[in-house]
Amino acid sequence: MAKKAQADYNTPIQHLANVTTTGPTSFTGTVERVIFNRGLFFIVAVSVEDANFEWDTDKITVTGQLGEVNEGDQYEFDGRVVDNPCYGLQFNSNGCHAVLPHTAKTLTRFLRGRHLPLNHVATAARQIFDHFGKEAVNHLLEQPTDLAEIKTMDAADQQILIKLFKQLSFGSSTSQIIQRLKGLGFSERFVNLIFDQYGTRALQILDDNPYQYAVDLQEWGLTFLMVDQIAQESLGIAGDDARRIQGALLCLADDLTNQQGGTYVQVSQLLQQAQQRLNFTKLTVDQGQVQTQLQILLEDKRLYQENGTDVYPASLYQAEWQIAQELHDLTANPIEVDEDQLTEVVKTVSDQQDIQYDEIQIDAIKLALSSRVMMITGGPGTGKTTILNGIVQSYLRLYPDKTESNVRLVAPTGRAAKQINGVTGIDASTIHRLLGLTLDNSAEELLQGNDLTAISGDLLIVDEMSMTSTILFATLLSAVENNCQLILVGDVDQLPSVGPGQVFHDLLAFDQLPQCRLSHIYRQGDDSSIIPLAQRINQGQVDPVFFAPTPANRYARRQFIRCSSQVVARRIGEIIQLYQSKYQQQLMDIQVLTPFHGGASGTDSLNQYLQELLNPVTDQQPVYRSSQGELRIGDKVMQTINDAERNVFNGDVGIIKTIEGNAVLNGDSQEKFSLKMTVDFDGQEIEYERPNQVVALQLAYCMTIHKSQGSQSPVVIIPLFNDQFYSASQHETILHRNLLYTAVTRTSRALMMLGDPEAFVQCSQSPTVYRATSLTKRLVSVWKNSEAKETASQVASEDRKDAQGVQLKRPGVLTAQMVLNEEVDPMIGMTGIKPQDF
Ligand SMILES: Nc1ncnc2c1ncn2[C@@H]1O[C@H](COP(=O)(O)OP(=O)(O)OP(=O)(O)O)[C@@H](O)[C@H]1O
Repeated sequence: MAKKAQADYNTPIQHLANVTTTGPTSFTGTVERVIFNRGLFFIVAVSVEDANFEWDTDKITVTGQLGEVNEGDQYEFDGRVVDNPCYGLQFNSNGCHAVLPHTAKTLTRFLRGRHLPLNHVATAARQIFDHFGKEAVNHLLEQPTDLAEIKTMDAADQQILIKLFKQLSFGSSTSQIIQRLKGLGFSERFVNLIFDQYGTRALQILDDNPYQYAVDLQEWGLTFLMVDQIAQESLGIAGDDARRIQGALLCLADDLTNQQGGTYVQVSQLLQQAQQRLNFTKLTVDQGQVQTQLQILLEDKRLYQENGTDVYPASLYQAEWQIAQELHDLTANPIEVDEDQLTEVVKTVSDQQDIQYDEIQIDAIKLALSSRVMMITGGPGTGKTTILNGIVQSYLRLYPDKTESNVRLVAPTGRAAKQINGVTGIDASTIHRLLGLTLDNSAEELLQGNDLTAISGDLLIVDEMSMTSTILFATLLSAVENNCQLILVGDVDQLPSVGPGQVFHDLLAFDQLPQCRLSHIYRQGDDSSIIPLAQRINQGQVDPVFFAPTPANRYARRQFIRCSSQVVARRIGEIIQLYQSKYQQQLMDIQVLTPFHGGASGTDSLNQYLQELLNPVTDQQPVYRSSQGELRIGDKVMQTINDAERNVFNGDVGIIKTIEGNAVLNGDSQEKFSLKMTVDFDGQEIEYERPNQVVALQLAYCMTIHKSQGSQSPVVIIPLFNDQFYSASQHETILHRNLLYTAVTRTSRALMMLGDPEAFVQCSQSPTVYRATSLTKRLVSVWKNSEAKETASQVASEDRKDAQGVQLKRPGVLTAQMVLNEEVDPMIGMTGIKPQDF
């Protein structure tokens, strides 16, 4: 290291030509200022005190995962000097540790530097070294409370110092953790993730069972295979170690339920795939060993097995029981409403809203207001929103002391919440926000639900219920108190939730829960041909005549264009341009929907083509380029991460309004980092100022049908081809009736379909494959158990009358916990009932 850095630490150091990066080295210095900190990552300005490389200014900027650093403290930094193309020479540190005072004098200086409200600094420092000797500081880092042994110390000073040593001890263990994890090969992101999850227990967990990392964190990307490589290569864990086999089984049970969408998997598949995963590089584990460990996991209730074949991850097993039990508890607290008053209220609302409800609608409103839990399902235009408005207005009339703030309207996604707020005018939020959760909460954290915001005494309406997963619904119910009324609204024929489960479908299959199915289509007018098409798709009654070539198609707002996948991008581009020029349709109002990301009609290639066609790059306009591709002013983009703070949610679609700053590549190949981008989301402008914010944006000329759930667009364009059915695995999981139904029902005005007519017919004729779940079975079981208990209670009370003086055991109330504890048989009352009966 020969050259000198010119600027001080506050301004970026100028780039110096021909300066090479040093090898690993270290230096000691005092942190003067924390310039930036996020999680464990810091950028700090340090005054250099003792460097073992040549450095002729007294300051240096240090970056890296440092863990805990405090301004004013002295540290030894390990790392290397790097020549950052933007900021010049810096020290890239892979860890640091505090330089601790070894004498009373240096401890005094150290304490003074922290500006603590100590009464007698020098005296306290001397007393510490007199009492504990040379290793005083090291000792107190391990046992901060031993300071209380010094009886002569000022009591107030003693408390302040105990607190300080606790903090310092945390800081030093943080840097040890970071260094060890990094040394093992965990990336910075995973080090952060591990530290967030376990804090200072991270190394203890690593030493006890490294596979726990994958079990807890695989949903954030830390997979079994990543941990396994480190565990085997660096921690010496044997291939047939029980922790390894159990880790593989637990991770796989989660993976498979997530992939397949069910709440359980087949034991044969679990065993076979676990063995494959464990013998990935060499044969080390046989089937018998895997079976033995599965048995242990079942005994420890980390997995559950039923029918000899179905294996459930504990979180999903418990969530299903919890849903059944909570719903049972809710319904056990009936609502008393005067029938005549109810009829009167509904009539008043009908007059007030100037709408003539039909009989089914009146019954639905009345049923909703007289039930603790009630469900409404129906296709597009069948009056769900109309009824929902009727319920809310009637509720407010029925209970004059309630206001709109007692009506909670929620949806599983931010986008769906916005949509329902738009049509009802009632404030709507996501379920997560209502419960005070973040999307970072894992399934276990959600189920533990310690810090949930309780919902009491309100009318709670969940819209787009088909998108609600098992875990999320169980979490919601655990926050709902028994004096609430719960109304679940949705279209059960749409795609189920992204996460495991098909809650709405399973609840509707249980006829003891009040429910209303709407089938009469009220929406009339230009789009009337689209809703009947959706209905026929749903019934599998679509034939090729529905997809006759354009001239023969008599529906103005529904067109089919036969084309090959080679020209589909061009055709779609022409259609969009036609809608824009002839019908003055905005880009935001035209949405292309496709089943997959890949392939000629997948989102990736269509987005690229449509960007080039509809928003070509010009010399004057700046663009933002990253490894994901290019973003330009005027591009239609989608936010892919929830950001509740800035009120922008996964699935929100907007248009890029401005791109400014040095990040812009304007024909200039030099890479720069500062950036400012503004995106207009339906009138709300959101700024993006960092590359890690922009990463959340994707082109959205085209999106997957799954992603479009919970939203509508005036013009929807759907390409579908025969060759998409060739890939058996994708077909099995995706190309079914409910996919096409969901796509078609996303339009509010016009529908354009392109491709092979047979592909549309085949998709419609492939019946929806329901997921492997047990919620309906749980509901039947909980209700039956409760009936059995009630009967037992009645018999017991009769007996009691007959046998005076005999003490009878009070019948208990069945809880999910009792089933989980195996205090009662979950199959009680289920004799002779088959899955088909649901
Ligand atoms: N009883 C009724 N009499 C007249 N019009 C009705 C009646 N019920 C509903 N409508 C009308 O039918 C149309 C569709 O109703 P609504 O929007 O409530 O259906 P929806 O099921 O919520 O549809 P989507 O799921 O597509 O949003 C609306 O214009 C509504 O005003």
